Amino acid sequence: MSETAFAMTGGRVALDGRPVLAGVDLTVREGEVVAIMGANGSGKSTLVRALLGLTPLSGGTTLLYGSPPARFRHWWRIGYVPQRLAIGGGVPATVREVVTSGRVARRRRLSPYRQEDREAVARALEAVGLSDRAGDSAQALSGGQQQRVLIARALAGEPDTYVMDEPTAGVDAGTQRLLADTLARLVSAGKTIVLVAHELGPLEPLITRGVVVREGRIAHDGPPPEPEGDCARPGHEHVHPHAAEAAAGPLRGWQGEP
Ligand SMILES: Nc1ncnc2c1ncn2[C@@H]1O[C@H](COP(=O)(O)OP(=O)(O)OP(=O)(O)O)[C@@H](O)[C@H]1O
Repeated sequence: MSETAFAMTGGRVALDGRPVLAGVDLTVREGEVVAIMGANGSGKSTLVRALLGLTPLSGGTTLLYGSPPARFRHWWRIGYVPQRLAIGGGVPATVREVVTSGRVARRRRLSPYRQEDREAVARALEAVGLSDRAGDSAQALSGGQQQRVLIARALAGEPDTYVMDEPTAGVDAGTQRLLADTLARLVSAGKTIVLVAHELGPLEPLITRGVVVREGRIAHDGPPPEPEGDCARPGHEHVHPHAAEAAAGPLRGWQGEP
């Protein structure tokens, strides 16, 4: 029987006293490739952060491989690619150092990096096409290249489950294809993937399930919606004033338009 990577029941989150998740039930089983979609501000990032225990729930429960986040000990099983942020938070670090930090959950405390760590880092850098930039300052890279570094950091940990928050946001077509190839390899290796995306683009054929978040609730959970019309157009801005009004049901657009 397949394991359950995430199981949220009645998940609620309030930020600054405002409800952001309003009772979410979401179970993700091993091997699923789930796209979380929805309009800006609908609560997608908050949902994935809550699934990981990074944002505490104000109601309901969430389990990581059967354990509440506070008791979860197998962090190496999960690789998180956060929404793009300034890598290093102002602390100078090379690309290799950032990617190597993805091995932390796999190491015994204070033990030196071993050959297998170095090999995993080299494989991750190669997968995202940054082997030749390993010694460069991560902060000196472009936004799209920094996104590749964050993906490589997750790959380096060789986790069972990947959680990626908008991995394709603002990256060029080449990087999107590279990510699609990388994900295809992970999918064929049986990895579990949860990704937040406005545009699935070349990732679309890999997705097995689409979850649409609307105003902090799940408005659709099932087959991924088909891109149509403007929503399928590369570069579409995804500001959908009508999205909040749309009823749950069969979907066409990425934002959950009926
Ligand atoms: N740290 C915070 N403090 C207060 N409110 C927050 C915080 N983070 C997010 N919010 C609010 O919670 C709501 C949901 O934000 P979230 O980032 O989860 O949305 P999203 O669907 O991921 O949006 P986007 O597509 O723009 O990334 C928004 O209204 C946002 O303003």
